[in-house]
Amino acid sequence: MEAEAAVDYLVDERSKAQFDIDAMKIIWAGGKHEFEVSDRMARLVASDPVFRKDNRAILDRKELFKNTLRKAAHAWKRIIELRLSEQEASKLRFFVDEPAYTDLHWGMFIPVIKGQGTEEQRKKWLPMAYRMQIIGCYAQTELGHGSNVQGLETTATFDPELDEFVIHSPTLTSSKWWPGGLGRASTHAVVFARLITDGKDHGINGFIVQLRSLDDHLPLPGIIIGDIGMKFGNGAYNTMDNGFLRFDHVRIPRDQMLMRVKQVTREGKVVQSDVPWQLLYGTMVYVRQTIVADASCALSRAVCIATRYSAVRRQFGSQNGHETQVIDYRTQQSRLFPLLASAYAFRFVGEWLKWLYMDVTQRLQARDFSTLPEAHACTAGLKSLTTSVTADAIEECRKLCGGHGYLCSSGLPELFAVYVPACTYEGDNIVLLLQVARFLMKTVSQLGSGERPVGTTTYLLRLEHLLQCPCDVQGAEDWLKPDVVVQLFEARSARMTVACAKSLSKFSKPEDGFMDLSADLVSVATAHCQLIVVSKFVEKLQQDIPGEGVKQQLEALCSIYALSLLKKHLGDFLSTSCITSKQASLANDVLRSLYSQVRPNAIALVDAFNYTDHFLGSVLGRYDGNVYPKLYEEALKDPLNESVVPDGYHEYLQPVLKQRLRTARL
Ligand SMILES: CC/C=C\C/C=C\C/C=C\C/C=C\C/C=C\C/C=C\CCCCC(=O)SCCNC(=O)CCNC(=O)[C@H](O)C(C)(C)COP(=O)(O)OP(=O)(O)OC[C@H]1O[C@@H](n2cnc3c(N)ncnc32)[C@H](O)[C@@H]1OP(=O)(O)O
Ligand SMILES: Cc1cc2nc3c(=O)[nH]c(=O)nc-3n(C[C@H](O)[C@H](O)[C@H](O)COP(=O)(O)OP(=O)(O)OC[C@H]3O[C@@H](n4cnc5c(N)ncnc54)[C@H](O)[C@@H]3O)c2cc1C
Repeated sequence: MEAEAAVDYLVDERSKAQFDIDAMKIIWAGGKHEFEVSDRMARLVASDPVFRKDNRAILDRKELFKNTLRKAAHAWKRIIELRLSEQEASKLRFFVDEPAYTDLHWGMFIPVIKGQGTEEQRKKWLPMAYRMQIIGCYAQTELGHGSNVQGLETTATFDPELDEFVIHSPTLTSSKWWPGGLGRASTHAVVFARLITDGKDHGINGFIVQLRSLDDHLPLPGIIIGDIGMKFGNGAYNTMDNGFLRFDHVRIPRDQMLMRVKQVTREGKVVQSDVPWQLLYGTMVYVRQTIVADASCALSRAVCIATRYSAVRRQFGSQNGHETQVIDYRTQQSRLFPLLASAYAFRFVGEWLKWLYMDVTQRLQARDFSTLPEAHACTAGLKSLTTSVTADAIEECRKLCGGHGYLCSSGLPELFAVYVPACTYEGDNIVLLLQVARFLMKTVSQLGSGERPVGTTTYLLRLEHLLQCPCDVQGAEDWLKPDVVVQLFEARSARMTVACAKSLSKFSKPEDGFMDLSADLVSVATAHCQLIVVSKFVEKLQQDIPGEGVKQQLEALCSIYALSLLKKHLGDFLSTSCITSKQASLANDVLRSLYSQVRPNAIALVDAFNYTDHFLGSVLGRYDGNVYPKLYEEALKDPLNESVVPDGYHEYLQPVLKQRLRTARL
């Protein structure tokens, strides 16, 4: 009875939607074609029993890893059989939804050769990698050095006699440590090492190194390699073989040094090409950009689960003879709807960042390097902002689901465990925000010298105005005006930037100032990145948005995103005198009415993500809302329920119970 009521309940919820959900699905997917590919690949994966994933939390590490190898091999077989395009194949891997060595092979090994190899090197290595005749990983981080790339210790010493490099790990701390896919699967790696020629250290560069035999997968001579061990959570990221790697004077031919940025001649002379040396960090820029796009996927997934469950779950009160749906509590809405809004906001900023990355790549090909610093700041800052928010949001969604959110069958614990390292990998989030702050300080300091800020920092050209402009809000409805909100976020960021720049200027050595003020610099960088997200959402709404009611829903979400940030960071806005407390109070009133506006559309807004139940992997987030019978079914599947009397009863429970009986009799 109860189960059916839940099913009917979501149908009823869906009937309340005030917008064209099919049109919203296309907006979310990024276009008709993208929607069609994504939908087809999601269904393909969901209908294939090899891709089942409901047993991950109970498999031991070896079974788990073997199962991942099996899925990756099956995915590759399907990609070949169905002649899938690159876009389709990447979507298929995404919906398989299991971290695997293939993420690093396609996500970093191939991009690093593409970005840092010469034409000749690309021709030699990429076809083998595309056909998966070799499997590669990205071996940069060491046991003692992660964030500080310039501090890496592994050496690549040129031997002019044999025209080879000798790759060596001189200390324990120089052991490569963390690279995904390295531990068990990879045959090759791009290894980052110090380039040494003629006794001179020329800094860091990438080298292609074969690690394992292509015949029997055994490590090649001089290579010590293994997995670094279990990571946070059951299942979760333990499907990935993050590895360690030590080199004992391993020799590779000279032409396996990636030579787009620097070259070493036959004589051992180092030649710097005319591209900026920072291109050595280019693969990180590429991956940070994909991580931003991925944040909206992880966030929307958690929000979809929490929203559907909040509509099914009832506690206290009375609503047509039932208890109240928890989604109708204002507190639930004020925690959930800003996360729903953030999912859409991150989707759009991710789309924009993809464009920015393509733009900078094209410019680099045409030898225009002018936008590289901004691309670095945007990818670093947005990677940091979106992953931190998403990791916190997944945990908040777990709490929004009450006790059942803590069950593995809710899907949330695994999603959290898989997602949280995103705050660390590809650059620790604080280290990356400090890069943004450094970029902002440099931009402000150059304003007087005629250097024009570009792209996302163009607002700093209006610095004088932004430093003193009052906020244009007179009545509550003014908070719904996009230009008012964008200018407010610009003013906050500009004022915080200038205040920090002034404090910095008091230090005789800038490095000392950066150390002392680093916590404030992180806040400045955060304010700037939030401005980017808000303004990209607003820009998206200026485009043609087809579909009945779609634009209105997105406008409401955009306002929720901005105003909930304002509420969260009220201290910033008040202390910089960007708004008055009266205006803050009006913003709060507007937020409440926006929540009421979103409430009837909430289920449809998460349906627009178009996630299959297979991908969601959550009993609480099921499309049909049939939560309780399925929770019960999942509980019965637990290995502990395989026998009525538990294993160990005779050895450990019965003696204790008998002991108690004897004591009771005394
Ligand atoms: C249930 C299962 C569910 C599902 C999940 C399934 C799958 C997940 C799938 C998908 C994700 C999607 C795709 C991604 C693919 C794979 C991802 C998967 C796994 C993650 C892998 C993670 C891999 C790694 O972590 S690799 C290692 C990364 N390491 C780092 O990021 C190191 C960070 N450190 C640095 O970047 C640098 O050291 C530094 C920037 C902090 C400092 O550098 P440095 O000391 O050289 O210099 P500075 O003085 O600060 O800077 C000098 C100038 O250079 C400028 N600069 C710096 N960096 C760059 C850059 N990148 N580009 C351009 N310019 C740069 C800087 O601004 C300075 O300029 P200035 O003008 O002189 O001021
Ligand atoms: C799941 C996972 C997968 C990974 N995959 C790969 C891979 O495929 N290939 C690869 O090469 N690497 C990989 N890594 C390594 C990853 O890139 C590094 O862990 C990351 O860059 C952070 O470096 P770290 O571990 O040295 O952290 P640390 O720099 O040691 O950070 C420790 C603390 O110090 C703080 N800190 C550090 N420097 C500063 C500073 N200048 N100012 C203020 N605070 C600072 C940080 O904020 C943090 O709180 C992976 C890591 C994880 C967790």
